[in-house]
Amino acid sequence: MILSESRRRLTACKRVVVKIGSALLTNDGRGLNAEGLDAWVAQLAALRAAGREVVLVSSGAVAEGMTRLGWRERPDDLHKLQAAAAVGQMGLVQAYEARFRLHGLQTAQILLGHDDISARDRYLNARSTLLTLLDLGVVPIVNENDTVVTDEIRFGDNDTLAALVANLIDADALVILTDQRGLFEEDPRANPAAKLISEASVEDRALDVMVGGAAGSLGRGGMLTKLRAARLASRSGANTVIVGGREDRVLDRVFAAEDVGTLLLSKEPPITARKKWLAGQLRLRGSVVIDEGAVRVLTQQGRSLLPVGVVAVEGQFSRGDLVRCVDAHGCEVARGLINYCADDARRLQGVPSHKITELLGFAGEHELIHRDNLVVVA
Ligand SMILES: Nc1ncnc2c1ncn2[C@@H]1O[C@H](COP(=O)(O)OP(=O)(O)O)[C@@H](O)[C@H]1O
Ligand SMILES: N[C@@H](CCC(=O)OP(=O)(O)O)C(=O)O
Repeated sequence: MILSESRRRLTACKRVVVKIGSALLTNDGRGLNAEGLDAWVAQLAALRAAGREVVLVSSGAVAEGMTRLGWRERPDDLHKLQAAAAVGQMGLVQAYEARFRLHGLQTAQILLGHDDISARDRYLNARSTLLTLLDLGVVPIVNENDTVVTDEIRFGDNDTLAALVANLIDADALVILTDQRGLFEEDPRANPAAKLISEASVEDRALDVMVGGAAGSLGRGGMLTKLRAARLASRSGANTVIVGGREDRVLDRVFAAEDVGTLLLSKEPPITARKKWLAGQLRLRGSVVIDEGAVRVLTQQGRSLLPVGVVAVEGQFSRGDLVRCVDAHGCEVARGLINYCADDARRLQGVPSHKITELLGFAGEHELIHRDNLVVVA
């Protein structure tokens, strides 16, 4: 079999986000799709066993809640939807936990809202927790925190949430499992003869006219939000595959670079995209002046910045803000998201990490800027 060059990139993906939509998960509204869940969990476990880190973004709470409550029609009332989500989320996590356990894997529930991703300090916490879970070999299962979000700030569809999670953890790929085989030139519900698109650049404006069709009765977004999600994911360099979740061994085939679903390619390689994203995402709030040793470990060994390597702190900033790391001559060496506010950073400068708790009176991170949140300036 001849693999396309761009598909081949998928075989090398180390960290992936997989999103399963409501339409698929709930068997078109008839309760959770138990057979589907068996198959997806087995495939997700196989991805982990093959050394890939996996975060699952799963919809289905509202739909499962409606089934449990015996409701046939999706209510319009926000509080009823939130109540259904609260009931259904229980079923969802139970269903996943039981299945992952059969494969010897632990799961964790992560419910996120808009603020958790847009507020800098929460962003860092969400990121650190997700990365820690991945390090521990746990499979995080993410959904929107439906019970507390209000209409104005909700993501609404999990495509957007999955893309933001891909940005958050620097995923290499986002796989969106849905009820169609991928992105078609027209909505296949309206035109069953429509052609499946195998591969396109996320930037391709011709795609915009193809995604006009509405979502199914259970899903929220349709293809429009999936295309937008692919564009969001590409900001940090992730490629997106939109593919039919009912296809046989679909995840195995995606990562074996088989021609399944639609591959939407990020314009730039991950490193360049991530640098631009970090640089463009936020305003610089201050600087830390670092000594020669710190310059060396940051630039040559890809290590984190520890307080001991800092000789001065400039500006006023909060935890999670973007700051510049400069050498003794004022030349920028790196920039990154700092774990301490400016006052605390000043107190910590030159101090070995084991003294942090004693000095600040609380147990904070060992690093001033963790290497995962640091971009070395070439
Ligand atoms: N160009 C297109 N190609 C494929 N599906 C499309 C297209 N335009 C609209 N759709 C619709 O999008 C639906 C999938 O979106 P949605 O119902 O939100 O699913 P999910 O719950 O998986 O997010 C499909 O069932 C399909 O009818
Ligand atoms: N958070 C919601 C998901 C919203 C939704 O339906 O999303 P999607 O299936 O991606 O269109 C739930 O769990 O019901």
